[in-house]
Amino acid sequence: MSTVIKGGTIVTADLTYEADVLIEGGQIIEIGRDLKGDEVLDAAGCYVMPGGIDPHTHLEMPFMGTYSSDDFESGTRAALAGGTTMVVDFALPSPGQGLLDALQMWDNKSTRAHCDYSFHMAVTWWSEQVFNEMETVVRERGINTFKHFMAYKGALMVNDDELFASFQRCAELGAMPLVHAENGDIVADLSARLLAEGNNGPEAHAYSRPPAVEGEATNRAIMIADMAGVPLYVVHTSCEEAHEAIRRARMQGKRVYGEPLIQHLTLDESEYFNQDWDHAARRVMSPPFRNKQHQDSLWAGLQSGSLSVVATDHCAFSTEQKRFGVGDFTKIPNGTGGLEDRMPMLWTHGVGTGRLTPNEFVAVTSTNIAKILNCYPKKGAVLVGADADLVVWDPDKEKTITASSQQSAIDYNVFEGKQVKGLPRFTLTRGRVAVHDGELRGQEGHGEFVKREPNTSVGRALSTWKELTAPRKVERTGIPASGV
Ligand SMILES: NC(=O)NCCC(=O)O
Ligand SMILES: [Zn+2]
Ligand SMILES: [Zn+2]
Repeated sequence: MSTVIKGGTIVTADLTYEADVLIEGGQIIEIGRDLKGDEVLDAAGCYVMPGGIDPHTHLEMPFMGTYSSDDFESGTRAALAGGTTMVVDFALPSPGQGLLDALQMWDNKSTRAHCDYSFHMAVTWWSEQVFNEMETVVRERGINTFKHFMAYKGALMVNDDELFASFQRCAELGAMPLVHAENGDIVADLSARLLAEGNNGPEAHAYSRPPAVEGEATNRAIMIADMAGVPLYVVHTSCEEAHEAIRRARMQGKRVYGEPLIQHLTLDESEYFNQDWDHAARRVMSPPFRNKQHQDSLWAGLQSGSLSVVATDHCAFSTEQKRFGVGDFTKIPNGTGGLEDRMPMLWTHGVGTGRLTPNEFVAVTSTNIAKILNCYPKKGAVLVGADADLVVWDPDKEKTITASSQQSAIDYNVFEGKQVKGLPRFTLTRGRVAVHDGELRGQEGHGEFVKREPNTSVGRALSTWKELTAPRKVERTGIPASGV
């Protein structure tokens, strides 16, 4: 059966034009005028764009003594409702656990996904086993990205020697490291000090993670990646200090990508000063929300190209889970939701305000990350042969975000009460209509794993340059006799 999207305006990262899109077998088979198909989707007045790709989610993630509440079923349902058609989650070995073992666990969880997905592999400890299994992860499992936590001391954090070893291994395998860049030693020290002073509320979470700890770690990771000869992807860039390090590196020719979150772009630190403990704790995440100056810096980064991708870091904990941290902010599970809201919030606050063009919107929600992760143009494109992961975007459709109508399993929404203008009329996942005029028609288990090949052109270019500029022994004649 074929489906035709009729009468819309196609918006890609670099083109805007009027055409119909014909879909069959899960792929785009033709783009042109007056196309016919068995099923017709009316896109009049709408933009037809690549579905969103959220490269940073934690679905059913074991973390801080509990599990994040959205699993691959509710998480990907929420994604589709908001126009996102692919998520990339993190397979997270507990320290001492093998990578392949952890991957098996994530394979099992993801069978319920409504949309396509891929994984990043986390390196949470270092050993010969990890070194060896990285090769299998890349060559056999189709995962070309490895995540490193520079924070969460005593749990997920890895030290500089481990970072350098893992980054070098990534270089050998044609993979790319990702970092959560916060100085975990300093966060641990500041947290202990705040608690000792009786500063135990959710606002102290923000005090324990000032922009300097993020800026320092971002810069350190960039330098380590440069020495290892790998590109680097910095997740949840939240502040000017980290953005500055990324901007400087990019201007020096380093291949570094920064990923602000929709939460950091649109919510600020005043949330932590709310009188209501639950309100503040629900917004505890790392890095914390920042002030308006930092937000302006992130928007400018998206506009100028120094920041590449907008993600969510969707890691949803219920109010009950957040209350583990009453009396001790370090026990509040870190994380917020956002999967359903990323696209409408970014459209409203980006395109709706003139900060982003529609093409830039497509670039930072879909196409850029598809290229960075090496799954373009299968994903992130409106091209013949690409997967029909598409969103038919109605720029006039409005709603007020509220937890009572969301797909996420949790009992609140950090964007509660925000008015958005710009929502999906249809969302298609490999040709299947999962959102039809606001009605959800997803299918549990429809989602497939997306393999991503190593050796991106950027990775190859960097290793060529590294080899060309490697230190070389100076061959000398007439070396004097040793003075000893
Ligand atoms: N970001 C956050 O607070 N929670 C999820 C885990 C992480 O990405 O650090
Ligand atoms: Zn993180
Ligand atoms: Zn995360």
